Amino acid sequence: MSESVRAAVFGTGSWGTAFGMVLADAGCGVTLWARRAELADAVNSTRTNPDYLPGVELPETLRATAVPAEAARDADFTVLAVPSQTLRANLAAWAPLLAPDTVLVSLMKGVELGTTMRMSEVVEDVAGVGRDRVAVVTGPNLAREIASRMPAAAVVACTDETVARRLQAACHTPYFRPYTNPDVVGCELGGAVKNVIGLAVGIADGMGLGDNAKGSLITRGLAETTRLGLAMGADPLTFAGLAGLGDLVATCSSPLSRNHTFGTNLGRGMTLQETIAVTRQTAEGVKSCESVLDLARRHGVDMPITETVVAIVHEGKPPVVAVKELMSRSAKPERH
Ligand SMILES: NC(=O)C1=CN([C@@H]2O[C@H](COP(=O)(O)OP(=O)(O)OC[C@H]3O[C@@H](n4cnc5c(N)ncnc54)[C@H](O)[C@@H]3O)[C@@H](O)[C@H]2O)C=CC1
Ligand SMILES: O=C(CO)COP(=O)(O)O
Repeated sequence: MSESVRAAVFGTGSWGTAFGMVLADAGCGVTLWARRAELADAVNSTRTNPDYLPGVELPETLRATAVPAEAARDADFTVLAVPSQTLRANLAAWAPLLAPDTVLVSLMKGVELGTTMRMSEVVEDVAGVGRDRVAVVTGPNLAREIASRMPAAAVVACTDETVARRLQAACHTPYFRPYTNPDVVGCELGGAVKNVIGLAVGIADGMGLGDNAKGSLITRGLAETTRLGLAMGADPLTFAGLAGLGDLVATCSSPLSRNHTFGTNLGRGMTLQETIAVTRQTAEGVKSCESVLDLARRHGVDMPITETVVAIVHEGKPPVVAVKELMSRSAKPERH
């Protein structure tokens, strides 16, 4: 990778910082944009991100700034890593600053409330760029593990294969192995819905329901994700890949997952308010479960696990009652 490739990363949280580190390790010059000047200063002076990745030493070629125009300048890739529900307002402010011909890259795993738009659709809408200039990076990529340079594979999705290959080269390191995939819809849905299933598995874990329940939720969660994907024109094979099964397995088995942990706290009996109070970082599924359910209804797709998560998280249904209802639905063949 040529050192002249420049990347801007908007969002200095755990994944923005870790992915910035991947890009820097792959040979790119990287500027992180941080919302708070103190955090940008801390990154530059200590070569760490004390708030989100304490103890991880960041590469020399990664700088931070709180000035959006400075981050955006001359960027070949403009990476977006803020909470999904804040993307529209943030990007509206950044759009006039973007370098001409920059490729916009979404790291976000959510669906916009109200519009039910995927993040790449929000990017196209707000930045006014064609889909060939928007890419998505997704897969089993728990930020803390990537930041420790533990091995992981990922997916770079873009409808334009040349753009996907450029980005693939820009983020390929000895510990981060990206594959390309033209199925942007499937890759984004895989990432957004796995957070909802991660909440469901966390709730089951918190209730002590065991590993059979976990295996059943992962599998049936993937089945309902695939049903939605098919209705939206995705390639069903995407869901058997890194963006689907791969990310579900990582999320549903790891205590590092914020969604899984959020669910576990609910399953142990914490209230929603108590759970929110102990959650410092973004657990996208908490909001996106509602937009995913909305999307499912718009497409006439049955998503019982997602419906159950919405009922527990937003409608106060006790988990014990929800499990009983989920299990007593009418019997049916597996492939429906
Ligand atoms: N952390 C992880 O392991 C992974 C996260 N993701 C996705 O990446 C996206 C970002 O997540 P993280 O970096 O993990 O979240 P985080 O909670 O660690 O960081 C979020 C960042 O956004 C900033 N932020 C919060 N509200 C904002 C606002 N209103 N305007 C501007 N900036 C704001 C925060 O200051 C912080 O820098 C999410 O969609 C998440 O699902 C994807 C793969 C892995
Ligand atoms: O997307 C992730 C791993 O691929 C991170 O999951 P959480 O957002 O639940 O921490």
